[in-house]
Order: sequence, then C-alpha cells, then structure tokens
Amino acid sequence: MNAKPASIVEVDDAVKRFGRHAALDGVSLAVAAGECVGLLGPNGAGKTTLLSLLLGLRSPTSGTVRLFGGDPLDVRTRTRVGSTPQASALPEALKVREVLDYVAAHYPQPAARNELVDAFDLGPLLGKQCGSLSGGQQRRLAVALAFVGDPDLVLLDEPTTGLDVDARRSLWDALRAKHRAGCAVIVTSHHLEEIEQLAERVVVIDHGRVITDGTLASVVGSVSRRRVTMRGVDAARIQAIDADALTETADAGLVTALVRDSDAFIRSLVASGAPFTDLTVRGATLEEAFLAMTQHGEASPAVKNAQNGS
Ligand SMILES: Nc1ncnc2c1ncn2[C@@H]1O[C@H](COP(=O)(O)OP(=O)(O)OP(=O)(O)O)[C@@H](O)[C@H]1O
Repeated sequence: MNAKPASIVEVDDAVKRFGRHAALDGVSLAVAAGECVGLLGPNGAGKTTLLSLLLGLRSPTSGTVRLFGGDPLDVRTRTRVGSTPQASALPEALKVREVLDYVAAHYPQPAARNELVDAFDLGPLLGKQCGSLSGGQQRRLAVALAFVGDPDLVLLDEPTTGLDVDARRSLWDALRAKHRAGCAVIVTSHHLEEIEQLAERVVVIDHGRVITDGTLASVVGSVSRRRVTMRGVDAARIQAIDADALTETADAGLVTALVRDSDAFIRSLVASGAPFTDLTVRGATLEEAFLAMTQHGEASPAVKNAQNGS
C-alpha cells in the first residue's frame, strides 16, 4: 500500500490578479484526504480568493488548481466539495427542511438527513422558515449545508463569524465530528482560536503569499509571546534590546513590545538604563501575536524555524 496519502487539493504557483493587484501572488498548497487545514491571515490576505479558486468560482491568472486530480469546474469534482453560503443567501421563505432537501437533490449520494440534523442540532428548526431564524441559527444551517452532499472536502470561510461562545463551540463540535468521520476541511479565519479548535495544520497567508505552513503546535508555539507595555522608550530602543521583539506605538507614547521572554527583556531593559515608566506585563493573546507577525509582512524568525521543523 502507498504510505503517502494522495493530495486531493493541488495548488501550484497560483497567481490571481484583479487588475494590477495580485490577490494571490504565487500560492502553492497541497492538502491530503482527510486533513483539516486552517487558513489564517489578516483582512485582504487572499484567503477568500484562494477558496474561490478551489470552488471553481474564479480561475487563476497563472498557475494551476486541481481538486481530486481534476478541474474544480468538473461536475464530478464539484459534487465532492461542500461550501457554506453566506447566511443572507438562504431563501427566506423556504423552511429549513425544504432547503436541506433542495440542496440534497443536487448530489448523487447525499448524506442521510437525520444524521445531518442530529450533527448540527437542526431538529427544532426543521419546520421554521429560513427568514425567521436567528443569525446564529442561519449560520448553523449554512454550515450544515456544506455537508449535505456527503463531501470529501469542505471549504469553510469564517464559519462562526457573529456567533456567541456557546453557538461557536457547538458548531466546532459538529465540524470536528465531520472531520473525524473522514471529511477533509479547509477553514479560513482571522481568529487563531478558531483555527486552534479545528485545524491540525495551519497555513498563514499574507499579501497573497503563504508565509507559514506547519503543524498547529509549531505555529501556535512560534507566536506565543508576552505583551510588555511601557512609556518613555521608543521602538528603536526596544529593538536594540531585543531584535526579535514586535513593537507598536499607541497614542500618548504607550509602546507595546511582544516578546518571547519577558523576564529576559525586562532585565535587559533595566540594565540599559532606559527611562521607562508605567511598565505592565501580561500574556499576549495569540491573536495579537499573530497580527503583529503578519504586520511585518513576512514570517517572524520563529515561524520560519517552525517551517523548517526546528
Ligand atoms: N473581485 C475583486 N475585485 C478586485 N479586488 C478584489 C476582488 N476580490 C478580492 N479582491 C482583493 O484581493 C485581495 C484579497 O481579498 P480576499 O477577499 O481574498 O482576502 P481575505 O483574506 O479573504 O480577506 P478577509 O479576511 O477580509 O475576507 C484584497 O486586496 C481584495 O481587495
């Protein structure tokens, strides 16, 4: 038996231009059957554009995109892929039961409705019209629709945006169960927490390029930092103390340094004689660390190390 799983997604040096702007600037990505990949990046990074190439909604300006070894536009390919419509795309007058049946009718071998209803807790909603659902319920239905065709691959663009904590958790549970059952998932998010909950591999994309591709543990580890704020020193001074620090300066001279080792940083800060005041230290959220990292326009050294497996 072949030990290496075949790639079901193969993106090779894909460029997508809108006029002169390259939304994707040479992206290569391979995803194996059953993998769960988190696609992380700031606004405008190119995540949705990449998904649109995978769905066949757009064609690359150059480079190639193949799904299941074929063209994303081929009907045999499309029926193996599920995706989530925007909640606003749900037909308001149709009942949830009718929408599920309508979408299922387009697939050769749809998932059993009962199983889907249980997985996404849609039972109480079946007789309701989509237009009468709450935002969270619409989102849950929209994500469930991605699985109606019993797909081998599901593409989810920020699946839990706008949901409260409980709704978010229950949707994550449902998605994890689907993934455990063998469905490959590519999920985009701005939120590292969402990616942490779902993905085993993380691809960070920024300015249309892949800047990191590694295991969840390696990427999360590489961006966990402490947040040190202070007044009286500038970013250049901080860089001189810790060249790896990520800095930002707010109004009124409050400087934030995201550092890997806050104890060592503060010892060096004191030893340097810098006239700092109002020093505070707290754990940086992963979100902050990630944003700081992408604001630099390239992977931090730690992330590069993670990519190299060190
Ligand atoms: N149809 C379009 N016409 C022109 N520019 C576009 C179009 N679609 C996307 N872009 C641009 O391409 C870049 C990538 O957009 P994309 O929507 O893929 O980013 P994203 O990572 O999904 O962002 P977000 O997290 O905000 O959804 C952005 O600069 C965006 O303005």
